[in-house]
Amino acid sequence: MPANKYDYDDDDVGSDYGEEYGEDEELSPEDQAAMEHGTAEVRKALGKNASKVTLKQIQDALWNYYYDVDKSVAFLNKTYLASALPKPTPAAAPKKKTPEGMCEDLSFSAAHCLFGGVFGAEHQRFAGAGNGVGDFGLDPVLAESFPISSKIRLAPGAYFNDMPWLNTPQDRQATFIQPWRPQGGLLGGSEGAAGMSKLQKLAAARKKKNEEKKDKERTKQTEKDIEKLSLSDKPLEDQVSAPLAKRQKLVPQPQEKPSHKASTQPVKIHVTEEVTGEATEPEDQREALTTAAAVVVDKAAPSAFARTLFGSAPGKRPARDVFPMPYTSSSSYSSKTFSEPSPDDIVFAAQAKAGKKAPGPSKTSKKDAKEGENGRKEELSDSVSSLKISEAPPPKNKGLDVVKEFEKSSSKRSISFVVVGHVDAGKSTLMGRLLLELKHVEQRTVDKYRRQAEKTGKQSFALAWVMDQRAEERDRGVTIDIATNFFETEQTKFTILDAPGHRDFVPNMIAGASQADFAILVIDANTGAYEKGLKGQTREHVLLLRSIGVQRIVVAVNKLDMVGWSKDRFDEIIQEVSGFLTGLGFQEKHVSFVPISGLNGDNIVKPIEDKAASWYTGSSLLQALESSEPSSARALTKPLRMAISEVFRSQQGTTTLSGRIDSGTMQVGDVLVVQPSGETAYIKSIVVDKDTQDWAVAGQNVNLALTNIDPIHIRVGDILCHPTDSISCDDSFTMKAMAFDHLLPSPVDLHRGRLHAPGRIQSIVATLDKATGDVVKKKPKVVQPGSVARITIKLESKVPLEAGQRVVIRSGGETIAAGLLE
Ligand SMILES: Nc1nc2c(ncn2[C@@H]2O[C@H](COP(=O)(O)OP(=O)(O)OP(=O)(O)O)[C@@H](O)[C@H]2O)c(=O)[nH]1
Repeated sequence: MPANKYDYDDDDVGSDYGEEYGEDEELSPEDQAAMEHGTAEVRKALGKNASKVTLKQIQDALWNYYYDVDKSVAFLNKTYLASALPKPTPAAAPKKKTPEGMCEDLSFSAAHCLFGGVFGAEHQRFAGAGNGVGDFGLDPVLAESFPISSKIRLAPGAYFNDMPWLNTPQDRQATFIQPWRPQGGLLGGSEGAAGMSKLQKLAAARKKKNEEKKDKERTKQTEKDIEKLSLSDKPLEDQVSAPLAKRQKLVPQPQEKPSHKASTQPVKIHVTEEVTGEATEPEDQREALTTAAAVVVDKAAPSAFARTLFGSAPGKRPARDVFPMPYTSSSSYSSKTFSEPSPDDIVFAAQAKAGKKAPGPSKTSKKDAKEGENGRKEELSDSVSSLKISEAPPPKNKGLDVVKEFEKSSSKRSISFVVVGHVDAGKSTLMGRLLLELKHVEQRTVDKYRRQAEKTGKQSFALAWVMDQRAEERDRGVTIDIATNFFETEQTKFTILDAPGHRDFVPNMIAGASQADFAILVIDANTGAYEKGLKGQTREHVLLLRSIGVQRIVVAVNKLDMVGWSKDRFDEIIQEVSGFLTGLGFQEKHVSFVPISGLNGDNIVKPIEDKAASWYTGSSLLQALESSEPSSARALTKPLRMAISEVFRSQQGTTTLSGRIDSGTMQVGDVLVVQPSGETAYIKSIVVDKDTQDWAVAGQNVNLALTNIDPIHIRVGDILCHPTDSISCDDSFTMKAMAFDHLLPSPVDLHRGRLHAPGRIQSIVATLDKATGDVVKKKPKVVQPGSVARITIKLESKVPLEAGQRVVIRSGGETIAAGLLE
């Protein structure tokens, strides 16, 4: 922004110039004639030097000097012709004839610079003669600037006679070289800083004009604004506030009352002793006047600011003691609002009264109510006292004998199975296909998934997306957490627990496996894949299944389409896997093998279409599932234990939990205790396999709605039980562990279902005989892989665990042991 209104920058000039004096603007016919004539005249004046300047230089000069030929010639001489002359260097400088009386040794350059200093920028032709201006040969511009000096006539050589330096030896003489200076402006300004061009000046003038115009407009506007201010034109004495006048003790004389009109005449003001005092004696008045002279006020109209401060607005305003609150203008405002008891006061009074007296409207109070204010208070107190803080009534407990209800119920059996196996073995795809074949998922949904998956080049995962619902799972193409789904056949309601295969998510697999009655182990039959899996998560998952207590396994030999439904491959896998499983303690009768292609849907529900698989005449996967019984009998009569696998909080004050009932029974209206928080809650509703029921039993996966509990007391991994036989919480346990790796006192994580508790192996009590359980060695320093040992675990916090429960011990992302709490 310009520092003042006359300042401008390049942009300003550019814009103005461009608008009004375009560079390409052509000369008018008159200008053209003048230019032609001027050019000819200038050339004539320049004589033989005319060829040393260009037409443009001549015309520029003419244009800038308004066709003044002499000035243009002078300018051209000075600017182009003088500088075009060869500059004498010290070595090449032609020796001038030394003037008389002048030191022969004085060089041209030294003198040149001397005069340069004396005459400012002018420097030409000091030694030259014959230009008609004087012996110094000053150029016309200089001659104009220094008219007197140009007439001085000095005898040649006499000028420097008394100069001491003239006798300076040649070798001591300095050579002065004129410093370079920027070219001056066209108007012949100094050769110092470039001046403003004509166009710049015009632009600046135009800008100045605009600014002045704006200033005038602003002034007018300000005047208008001031007029709008509510100021009166009352006499000055009225506008000066009394307190101020009193403070200054200035009282204008009545006969000297200032007129309303502004005047520049000073006003005499008498100083009095008191505001109300009499006029003082003339002597005193003189003295007072002298004093007053110092405070004589110019009788000009007060400024807008002053009038705003001290003046009174027109129209009568009500006198106010205090500034009014903004809300007082409201129609609902009553000035007596606070002179009566507030509603709170009434409520508190009523509550105090209700504390002593039985509530309820009485005839007396109704009668009083008609008597105005007192009655109103009574009415309020009655209604308040009838209010009471009530908690939602607990849900009704029907007092059912749940075991009997379960036995006589004709409902289908409920079975949960976990799907395990190495990463990418095809677990999710298989479950997606199963749900599609059983019409629990529509074909168009799978088609939609396929279209979506195609965009990221993952169309082969379309069926897996039926189970893998999370965006991250779909992006990465891996299952991360347990995915739950349901389907049912004629006899059975199945709950699918699709586990992640990746080693990073083994804890989630443990959680899924701990909810399952049996497992589907998916093996990738493709060349090399099975072998890889058996070293990886196929092996770890089987170990975990066994540790958690899963006894029944259906082995789905998948992707056989990729090996041409090779019977040899199928047999090879059966042989190796069954040996591995029986080695871990699985009974052969509880293990079955099914050749399948999850992707194509072969042998899931329908038989294999490929003729290459005609050798197979066994059951389909679905048939194998139907024939799988839960590994152990339902612990219906044991105390209720339900591990919480998920918590959903609703805004209606209910909390919904999901999990599997490990043992016991429950019904709507039961009081439950959540461990380890110890908080109690009521069961509001129970959903088993999507059906709302009044009760649920061990082995069922349920969704419970709880009331009368703050959800902050409930976490995944907590245990629900009845208060009468609640699970205890502890932080140290002894367990009988099967070692999968070397065990020694070290930090570990304890896993049970969704419960993950950090702690450490505190001590190794003894190694035990696998078959009999007898002590083999007491207090060994380390337990070898494959051995069974009794160890003590110390956890960082108390957790709900009890004897007989199966737990898994992991360390550094590896499963190192599993076993039973003692
Ligand atoms: N050719 C063929 N490919 C299959 C078959 N089953 C699964 N696949 C492919 O194998 C890949 C992995 O399938 P998923 O179902 O995601 O494997 P997963 O075991 O669930 O993977 P994680 O849950 O991440 O361990 C996908 O590209 C599937 O299309 C099959 O029977 N035949």
